[in-house]
Amino acid sequence: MIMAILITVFAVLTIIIVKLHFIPIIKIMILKRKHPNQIESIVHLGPSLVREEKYNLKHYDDNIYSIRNIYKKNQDVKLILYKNAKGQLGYIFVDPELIKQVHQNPEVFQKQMSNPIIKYLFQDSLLFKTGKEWQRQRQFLGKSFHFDEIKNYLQDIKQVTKEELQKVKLKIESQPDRSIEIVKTCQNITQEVVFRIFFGSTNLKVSKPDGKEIPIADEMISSIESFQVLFRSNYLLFAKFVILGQNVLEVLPTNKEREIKQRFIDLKKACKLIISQRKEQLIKNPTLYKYNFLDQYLKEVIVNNNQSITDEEIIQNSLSLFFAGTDTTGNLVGSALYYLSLNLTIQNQAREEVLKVLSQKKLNENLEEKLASLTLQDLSNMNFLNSILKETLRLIPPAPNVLSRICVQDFQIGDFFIKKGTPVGTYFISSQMNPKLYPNPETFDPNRWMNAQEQNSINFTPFSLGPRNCIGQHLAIIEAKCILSYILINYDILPNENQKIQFRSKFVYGIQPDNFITLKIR
Ligand code: HEM
Repeated sequence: MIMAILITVFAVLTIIIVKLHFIPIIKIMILKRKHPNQIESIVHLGPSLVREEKYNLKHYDDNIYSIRNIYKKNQDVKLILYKNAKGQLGYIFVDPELIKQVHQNPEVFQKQMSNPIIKYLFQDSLLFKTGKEWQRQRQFLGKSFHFDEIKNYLQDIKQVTKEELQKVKLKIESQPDRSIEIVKTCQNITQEVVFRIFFGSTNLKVSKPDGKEIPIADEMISSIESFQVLFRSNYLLFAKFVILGQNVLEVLPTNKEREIKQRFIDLKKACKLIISQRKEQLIKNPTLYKYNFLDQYLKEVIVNNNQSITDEEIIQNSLSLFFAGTDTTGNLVGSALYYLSLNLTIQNQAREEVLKVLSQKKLNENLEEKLASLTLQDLSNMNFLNSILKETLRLIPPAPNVLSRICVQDFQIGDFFIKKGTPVGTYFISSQMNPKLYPNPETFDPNRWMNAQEQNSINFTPFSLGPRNCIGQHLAIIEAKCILSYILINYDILPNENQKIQFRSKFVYGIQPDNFITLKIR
């Protein structure tokens, strides 16, 4: 009897290992033979990408080291194959021309619900909608992200930057040599900016079950962070997700899972209350409309009687913009400051450019007042700062790849036939590190961008490309230039030599731990 059970268990395990591990390996070998040199592969026991990231981090202090440096290994590579937790083959395109083809066909390569959070917080937002619904939302929101519209938010960006850096100054005055949590500082700025731009107000609270009231922005971050910690550390939850997909929190939830789901529900309830209160105010007094996203939405609903916009869409887009637009931009500025701390000549050249723009302002103003009067045109004129940001985006792109996609119909991309149901991704960072395109790719050299010819090419796509590229890219660059200008004028940026750093993805890719520079008041 025991023997029979053992044989059955052994047989089942063998079938599982063959299906999840060996069959995908055989498929990879066949495809490699068919496309010699064009394919590299990532194979580990279990979900290969996760294992590869852990290996990279342990050995190279960079969780995407192997994908980042794929062109060092093979100059002809176009595609990386891996196997996922279900034993499926996943395709990651690294060749810019093929990446372009993927992104020009967003209806074929649709975003995958790769995290249970999506169902509760993002599935009705611009980030995850498809087809006509996505088009309608993109058109509506797109107007407010147009470069010229950003002037409407500039005052808020400068004000928030000044306030947050004032807090930093107080800390440095009390302890001059302390390192600064610079990415956190920049994220505090970008979070506050997106929040103000969306809701117009900052003093919005959510009530917790213990009666305490906390700022909604804090609850947005903390509830998602708590979930991510749970999701990453709890293998049982991950396994449940592989089997049940987006319904994972509905079936046999643990106390922690139930608690986190309730936090999402409470968060959305608080946003809904804000929306209905503002709606009432605006219906009573139509002169109150301001230039923020909430009021733009409500104008469309109340004045233009647009029935297609629901409260759920408004809530989920507030969350989507908050998450897509804060950590990304914060990390970009943090990484730029890291490079400036290591390259004094470049730092001085950047500071001179800002000072030159400020010197054209009225003479009787001090530097603080001049900074406060920076216009969109002034920031656009800062070409060297722009090149610094581009070079940072090349080396440490906050989103080195896109959210994973699923191919929804059989499709041909270049020489490669993709079967319906295949997971597909694109990694921009590989071509951004290709020595053929960027000589000495490891070197931080903003001057390579001062040559206009190299710009706007498909070889440099840190904001993705095609119709679903980043809607907030102009806002991100303006915020980044504004924060850098304030820091360059007020501080010398120095490296924190005691700190060993790693490059890794938390929500977005960047430098950790977050104390890699010190700031000295000028
Ligand atoms: C340095 C900063 C930023 C970087 C590197 C970045 C990068 C990207 C990338 C690569 C995508 C494509 C994702 C995909 O298709 O899977 C994307 C999409 C998006 N980004 Fe950004 N982003 C940044 C800042 C922002 C900001 C400031 C906002 C808004 C406040 C924003 C909002 C969005 C939205 C809503 C999408 C989805 C667009 C759509 O599907 O139509 N991003 N971003």
